[in-house]
Amino acid sequence: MTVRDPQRRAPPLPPAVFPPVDGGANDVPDDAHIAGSTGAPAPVEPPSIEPIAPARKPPARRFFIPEVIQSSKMDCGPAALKALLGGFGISVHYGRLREACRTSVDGTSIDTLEELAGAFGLDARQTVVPTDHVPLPAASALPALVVVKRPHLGNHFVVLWNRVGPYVQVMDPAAGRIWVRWSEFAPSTLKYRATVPTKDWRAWAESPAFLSPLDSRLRSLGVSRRDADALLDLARASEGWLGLGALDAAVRFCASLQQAGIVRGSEAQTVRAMVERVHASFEERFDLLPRPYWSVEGESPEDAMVASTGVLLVRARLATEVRAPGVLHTAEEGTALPKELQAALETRDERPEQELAKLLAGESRVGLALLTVGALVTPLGMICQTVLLRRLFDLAPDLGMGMQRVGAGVLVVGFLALLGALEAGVYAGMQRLGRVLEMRLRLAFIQKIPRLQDLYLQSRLSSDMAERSHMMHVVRGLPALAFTGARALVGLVATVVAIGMMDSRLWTGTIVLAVLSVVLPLAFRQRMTEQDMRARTQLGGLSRYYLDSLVGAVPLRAHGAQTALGREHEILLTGWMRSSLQLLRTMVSLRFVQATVGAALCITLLTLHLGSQGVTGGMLLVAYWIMGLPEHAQQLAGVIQGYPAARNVALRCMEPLGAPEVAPRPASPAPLTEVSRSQATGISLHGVSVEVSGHRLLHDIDLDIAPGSHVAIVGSSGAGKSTLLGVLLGWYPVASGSVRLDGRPLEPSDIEDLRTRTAWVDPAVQLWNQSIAANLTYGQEQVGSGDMARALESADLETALQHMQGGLQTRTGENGLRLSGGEGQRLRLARALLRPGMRLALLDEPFRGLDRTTRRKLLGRAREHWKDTTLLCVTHDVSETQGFDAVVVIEDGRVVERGTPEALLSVPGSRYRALLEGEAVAQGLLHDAPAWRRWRLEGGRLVE
Ligand SMILES: Nc1ncnc2c1ncn2[C@@H]1O[C@H](COP(=O)(O)OP(=O)(O)OP(=O)(O)O)[C@@H](O)[C@H]1O
Repeated sequence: MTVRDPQRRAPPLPPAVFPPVDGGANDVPDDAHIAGSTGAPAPVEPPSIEPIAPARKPPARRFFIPEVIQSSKMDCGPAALKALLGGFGISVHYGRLREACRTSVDGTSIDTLEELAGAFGLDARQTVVPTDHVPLPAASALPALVVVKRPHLGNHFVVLWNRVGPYVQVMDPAAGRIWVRWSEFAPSTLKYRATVPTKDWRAWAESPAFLSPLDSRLRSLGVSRRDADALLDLARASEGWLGLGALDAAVRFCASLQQAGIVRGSEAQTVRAMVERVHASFEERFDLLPRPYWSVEGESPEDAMVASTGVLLVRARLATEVRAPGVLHTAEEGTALPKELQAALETRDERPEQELAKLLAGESRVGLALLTVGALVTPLGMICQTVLLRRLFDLAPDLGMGMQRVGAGVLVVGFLALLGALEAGVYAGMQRLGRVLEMRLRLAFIQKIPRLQDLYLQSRLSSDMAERSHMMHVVRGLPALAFTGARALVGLVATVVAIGMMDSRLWTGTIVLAVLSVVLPLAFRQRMTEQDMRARTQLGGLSRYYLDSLVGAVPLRAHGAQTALGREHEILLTGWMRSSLQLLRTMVSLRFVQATVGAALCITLLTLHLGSQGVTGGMLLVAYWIMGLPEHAQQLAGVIQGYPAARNVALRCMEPLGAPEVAPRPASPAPLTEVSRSQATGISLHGVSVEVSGHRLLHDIDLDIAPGSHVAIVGSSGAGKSTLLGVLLGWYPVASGSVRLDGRPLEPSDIEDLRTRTAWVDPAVQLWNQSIAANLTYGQEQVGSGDMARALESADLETALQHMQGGLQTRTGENGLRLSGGEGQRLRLARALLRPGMRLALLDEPFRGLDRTTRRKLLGRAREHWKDTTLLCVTHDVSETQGFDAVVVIEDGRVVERGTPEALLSVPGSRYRALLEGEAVAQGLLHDAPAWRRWRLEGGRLVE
């Protein structure tokens, strides 16, 4: 049965699938939500275009679903979708997908995920399936995206991939790929209750999607083929929902009695008796078959609507018909994907090996070639060394006493010294190469960060980015790892050849040992890569936790939230510990298997070799080489084990390098020092809507602001005032409509330039843990002392500075922690006032934390300073707005009123007037009522 948003245009449905239903979800999922049933706004409505892309060759479905781990709970939707697509061999770039889920795409909505799966090449259908039908092959419900409930994550998407015996393979973005018993997994699934027309339910219940699993359940009860057919025919003969519904409930009830050992054997008679009794006395149906056993319910047998309960899932198959990828197929036939999703489809996954090779492109080829030859020659040298020593022992009796013996000694020592020098050279070369690689990667990373688009940074945790940078040192070891691997391989091959040449009967045994040394670790490699990535991502989650806890340490203590914090820590730590333990177990298992197999083969080879000859020098040499084989094998295994970790780190560090960049800033004229009114920015918004994570924050905003005018923006909390300023700062790409500045459309390439001529004052502006002077002049090359003094005076900071021992050199602490809230705000204002030539000033609650008199004074000074600049001021102090050229009132993301303050005030019942009157009432109650005693803190003393 398909459950979808009734407000959205539904696709033509196949006959055995439910049409749109009245959702009636009993739970509102948290990080997963059912858009239709929670009343969320309709998602994605991209412009319609012709499908263009050619159909792709259908890839093969994998037995193991790839892991996609995500520590941020908002990303479980995209992570589950990426894994599902990966399981079908469809490649979608995960980074771009996450970024897309910060725009008009709601990655937490099951409707959107269904639609995206369709657009990326799957035949995906949202259905509600009775819980016990889900794992049955007859129901064909798997693979599917499933909503589950998790104690610390709320509702959460996972992929239910396949079933083997009693186990199902689940890809949980919070925990990775797990095998779990269905009986343990089933209780965690979200039970969804949908109200549907009885005729549609009946049509579905008569289809194989319902009848086949029901038949298979009947057979599992031990009911014979003939009896099962008779029961099904009887149920179908009954009109409406009751016949099939009662049979379904009776079978479920009998199965649970059988499981509990209460009844045994074929239950055909019991089931028939139960169904007949339900028909005979409908009112007592729940006494006969308790309610939890029913997957469908109606008020009467003839009820036109029924409530159907089951697991909510999106069932996925490879699309059978020829489809154009990148086109929405489910809801809006043939409409193009939003460009962010198109990017996810078109961007290829990162290949760290290639990228690392590119980083080394500047290195001398001769040097690299020499290093490679040196690394490969040294293991051969070791073989030659043993042969040489061995020959020396043979020749020793024949050598004369004098010069011959000295000459032989010099030859051997010279050879050993050459070999040692070669080893040292190769080692030093590898170390240097590692350092060069790390340094270039760090440089590329650091240079890339400022060029990353806002969307990228908004969709990543800062702690995650910090962890990537922190772990970059691992990349330094990659060249050494590669050379160690190559040397171990050459050493292994050379030893096998040497042994084979000495004793031809050992060829097979040594080759088997060598092949196993390579194949065994390779067989474990995929598993170790995934387990390492899982542990690493969970470590990233832990870093985020530590960072957040440190930043919020004071309020956490103040609110006594240590226990809750400890619990979260425990959950994260347990997850990480489990993943790390799994990885360790895999590594130890591999070592164990390899050591056991290696030892067994070595003993066999030695026995074979020693048994055939007496003790000779050559025999000892072969024995020495045989015993050295496991050593080479262990080295190789170590490299294959260490590689996933190093590759994962490299992959995470390289991921931002390929991300889209901000558009390059076109050459702009030299910044102005003074702005005249005609040079100020004129703003024109027409039909502007903004969507974040699929939720519409601004709706059809129409606004014209003349250059140099001062506009106040008011409205209740959460109305969308800051979002409107965010559009002008370029943070929110508009979903529809147009933004024009000075008559020209605002293009992504204009945003950097716009920001250089915009003064922004907001409590969110970061204060650096540096001196006040450094904070004031941040981002400016030269600031005159006169300008500095004027800015300090305008922002009323002079008196505050007099009380600070260090004066302008006083450090502000982390984000201004050592300043009072009001001082911090004044510092932010002074910083903005110091920037010359600003054509636009955006003030968002600029004086939060200051008293009313100071607020008025500072606002007056700011307006005087930017008198010819276009100024937009978001404020909750409505009375302050009366002197502005215009006022805009925003409610629920819409402009509900705009005009001069006088004009708005003159309209009885206007929103603006109501806000002003409400403020006056609150003011009277709080400040002017005689009942209050008035205390003031002056210089740290309380005075009345
Ligand atoms: N990055 C975001 N992702 C999702 N929703 C957001 C995001 N930023 C803001 N919102 C939501 O958009 C709505 C408008 O927020 P906005 O900050 O613009 O309100 P505001 O009018 O400035 O409120 P206040 O006066 O409290 O500052 C809020 O409901 C908020 O939860």
